Amino acid sequence: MSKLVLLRHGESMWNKLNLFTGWVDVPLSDRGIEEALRAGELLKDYRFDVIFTSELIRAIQTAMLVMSRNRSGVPKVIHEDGKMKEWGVVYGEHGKNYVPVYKSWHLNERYYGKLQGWNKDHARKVYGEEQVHLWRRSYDVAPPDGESLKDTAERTVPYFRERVIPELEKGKNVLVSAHGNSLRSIVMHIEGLTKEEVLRLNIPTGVPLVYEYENGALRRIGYLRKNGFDDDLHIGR
Ligand SMILES: O=C(O)[C@H](O)COP(=O)(O)O
Repeated sequence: MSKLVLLRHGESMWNKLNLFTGWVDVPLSDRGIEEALRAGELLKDYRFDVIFTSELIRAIQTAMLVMSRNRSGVPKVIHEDGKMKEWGVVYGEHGKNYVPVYKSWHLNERYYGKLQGWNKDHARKVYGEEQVHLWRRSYDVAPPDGESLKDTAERTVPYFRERVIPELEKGKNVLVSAHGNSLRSIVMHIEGLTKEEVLRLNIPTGVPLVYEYENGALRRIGYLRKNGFDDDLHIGR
């Protein structure tokens, strides 16, 4: 049995300003740093064997801050796209206490297109509450020049299947540090959520969502809080 922890990055500077972010590479806010450190405290006794993040700094920062509280080892970023060879770096240099960190754009937040940089309340005024809700939470309605959740899933789910599941199959414990919507697309896949259910799924910043992997199946344990697990998958009632 191995563990999968999905973690949405801590609050970013644009989350704090209520701006659509998508692929804009903004870092964590002070509160987001605190959230990541708090997640690290909750996860400090978890042994992680491998970490996956997006290419965006808010997710990478979150993973590093979590591991600053963790005893399983030191995170070591590994480039998979051939850069290592270009830099003359030989694979397999990990010291015994290194935990490999793989960054991939496949785990990037949903691309919000023209909405990136817009204030969410302003967008509601211009386009209406219902339209903005559909852009943010529906499965197949894309924002202007952006990705729908379905589009996002078409890059996140194959990556999850091809890179994350094999690690779990080897009995490795995995941390995935990513984003609200890239993780919603993965949770929808894992949980078999319907288009109606995913409309009501919201993943909080900085709260570890824990699964156990056994006999080829993932079982949700729940959100790891200070006083234990809360198995409310944030599907709004
Ligand atoms: O990209 C963003 O704006 C946020 O990370 C998440 O967007 P959301 O609040 O619409 O899910």
